[in-house]
Amino acid sequence: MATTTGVNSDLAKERNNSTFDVEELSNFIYRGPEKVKRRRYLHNLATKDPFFRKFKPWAFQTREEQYEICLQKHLYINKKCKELNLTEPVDKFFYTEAAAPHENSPIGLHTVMFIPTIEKQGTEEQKKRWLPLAESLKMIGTYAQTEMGHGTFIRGLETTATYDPRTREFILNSPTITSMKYWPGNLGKTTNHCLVMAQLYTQGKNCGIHMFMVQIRDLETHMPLAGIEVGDIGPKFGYGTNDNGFLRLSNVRIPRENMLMRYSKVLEDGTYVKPPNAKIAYGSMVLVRAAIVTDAARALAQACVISIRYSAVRRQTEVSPGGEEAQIIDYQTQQYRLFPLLATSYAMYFAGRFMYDFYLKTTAEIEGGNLDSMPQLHAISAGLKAFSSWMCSAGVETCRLCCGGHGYSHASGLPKIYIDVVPGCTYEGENNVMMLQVARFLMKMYGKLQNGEALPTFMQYMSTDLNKKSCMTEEVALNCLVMAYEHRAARMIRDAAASMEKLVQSGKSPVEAWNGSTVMLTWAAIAHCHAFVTKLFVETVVKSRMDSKVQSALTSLCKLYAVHGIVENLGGFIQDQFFDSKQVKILQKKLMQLLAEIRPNAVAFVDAFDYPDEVLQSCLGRYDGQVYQALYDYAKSSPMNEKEVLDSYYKYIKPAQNGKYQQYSKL
Ligand SMILES: CCCCCCCCCCCCCCCCCCCCCCCCCC(=O)SCCNC(=O)CCNC(=O)[C@H](O)C(C)(C)COP(=O)(O)OP(=O)(O)OC[C@H]1O[C@@H](n2cnc3c(N)ncnc32)[C@H](O)[C@@H]1OP(=O)(O)O
Ligand SMILES: Cc1cc2nc3c(=O)[nH]c(=O)nc-3n(C[C@H](O)[C@H](O)[C@H](O)COP(=O)(O)OP(=O)(O)OC[C@H]3O[C@@H](n4cnc5c(N)ncnc54)[C@H](O)[C@@H]3O)c2cc1C
Repeated sequence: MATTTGVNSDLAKERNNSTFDVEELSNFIYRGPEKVKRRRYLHNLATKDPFFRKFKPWAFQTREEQYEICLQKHLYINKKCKELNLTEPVDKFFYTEAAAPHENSPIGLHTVMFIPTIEKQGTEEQKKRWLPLAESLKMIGTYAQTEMGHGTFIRGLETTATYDPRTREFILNSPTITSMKYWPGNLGKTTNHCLVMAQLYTQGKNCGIHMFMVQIRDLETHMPLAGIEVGDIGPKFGYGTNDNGFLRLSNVRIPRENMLMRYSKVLEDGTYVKPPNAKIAYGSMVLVRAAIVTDAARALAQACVISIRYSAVRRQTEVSPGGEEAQIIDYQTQQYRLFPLLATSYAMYFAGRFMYDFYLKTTAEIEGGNLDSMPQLHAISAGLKAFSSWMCSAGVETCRLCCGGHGYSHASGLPKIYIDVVPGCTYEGENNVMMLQVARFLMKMYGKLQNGEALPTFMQYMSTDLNKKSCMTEEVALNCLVMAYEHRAARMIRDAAASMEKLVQSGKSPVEAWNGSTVMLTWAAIAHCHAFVTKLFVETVVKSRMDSKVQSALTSLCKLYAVHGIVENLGGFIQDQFFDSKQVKILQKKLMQLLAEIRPNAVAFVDAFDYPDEVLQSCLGRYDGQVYQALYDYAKSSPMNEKEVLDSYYKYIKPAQNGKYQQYSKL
């Protein structure tokens, strides 16, 4: 029988049985005890602040309330960050994730894209002019790139910015219905400015897409300015807190100084000055792609906390007649669905950590004028963004399904996490399109390999001998696992290149050959990302300094990640007999062993993520495991239960019971 106070006894037992100290693992995940302390301090500041607790729960809010409440929270977060002098992005991230968990900010684009774009693409003069206004929220902006007709193919955007040398102004227009800006976050009702991506025309020539600062609303009345039609695009799959918007521009004039001119320029007479690399204008997308990796990892980690704690508490079905019902975490099928996701959440956290460091290092180089690493940064950020958002979104949904019926309720907290993470597969570059960008990079690397040119370190695996067979033995060594992933990726890259070559030889143009090979190219890109993430996980557990018990447990988890990935994608690993059937059996057996090995540590692994209940907002994922009382309280708090008998009973049910349906005939 489940108790209703204190920590649920099953969960308490789980915590006693783990083989390592949870605090040591938290220290490792968050890069040291000081950082864990800091993170807890920031979480506490938010969770203990009565301001955030005064609102009704998100799932009980109407769309308009979701927007309004979330806006209040984020303006308060903004104020508190200033008061508390939280200037580091990591500090703001932790404070915000606890203050408004998975509630997408109505001023989020202002912080995540508008300000960074000014910082990175603006001249010193523009930064001086706009940044103080943006910091004080006098100017609230967004990143308005996507149009109704084009999100992916940004060179095909239709919005025009035509330079008029007589007045030294740009004239902005949305010439067609499809050219209307559509989707930008916060655009509909919140922002008074936006950075508009538009085709630049000067001296009668099209110079490609560039960014322009456009004021769209009056700073006092907030009414749209002349030539501006703007509004909210309506309800979506999620993101109810966010006023994604539409925008139509009709002969809107802005001064020449409103084009972001750090790299490209239009001189007073209309002369166009090219940037050192045209793709430098895509920098803000790269920043957000890099951030999405950690964001996706966090979503899956939280879903794992909820579903694994719940699986330890939930009992269902007598295993032997008349015996005790088993904890559902003891069913091998439950373990098979959840533990690889637990491993994936760690893999993605480490990938997110890597991505963040790599982004900072490479952008510092770019700022210093060295653009050599831009293609690598683009390929890695596009690949990890797509791979992580795919894996984590699908993983969150599996976690939800693993919670049975209660997973379908908002009480579980899981639907909210899902609808927050899944647009990451679409925004900032649709995932298939991002994988094709990775593939384009891989084909270039393959060309270099063929020409005997040097490859960057992370691509050197491509020169592996594809006739070699796996070194896998009963021990299932980590290095053999990494080699398997690299072998598969190298072969798929070669196969995709061969497919294109064959099509060209048959008389197709390079473009047709590319289009005829995009499925194989995508397979290659995914295999490459899988190998990259696996290797990173392995290197993290093998090379980092950490407590030995933590290292041993994390090594099992890492092995599970790698073995599970092979077993689930077996075709790609045995296509060229890299593994023989004996080795396949070894891997399958190892997978089952690893599930059993991880079982005693499952709860400890999720506890180590150290998410307070206030952040999880889940009746099922509570630290104390008192899920049933929480579900009951949740149900009772539903606004549907405020009245014992609803008005609809008198209006509709009662008349229907009496055979009266007049109210319908009125329509
Ligand atoms: C443990 C950890 C602790 C934790 C700690 C925590 C720390 C935390 C830290 C703090 C973090 C904060 C967290 C906050 C969370 C936030 C997350 C969520 C935010 C939500 C906001 C949501 C906002 C959503 C906003 C939006 O959605 S905004 C709109 C986004 N829209 C798109 O993304 C369009 C996609 N489309 C394209 O990007 C292009 O269209 C296209 C396909 C590339 C073709 O581009 P095209 O110009 O046609 O080029 P190609 O011809 O294909 O290629 C020509 C040549 O250019 C090359 N090249 C293309 N690109 C690039 C590029 N970049 N760079 C370099 N090169 C490039 C290509 O490689 C090729 O090279 P080559 O092969 O010739 O050498
Ligand atoms: C919640 C949310 C927030 C957003 N916020 C912003 C924002 O703040 N600012 C902004 O500017 N935009 C924003 N967007 C828009 C977003 O960036 C685009 O939706 C995204 O880039 C995808 O473009 P699309 O919608 O045109 O999809 P499409 O390109 O039309 O994709 C449809 C399908 O076509 C396929 N496809 C398209 N091109 C190719 C190709 N070349 N090769 C193979 N397949 C292809 C795709 O894979 C996909 O399956 C947001 C979107 C969402 C959902």
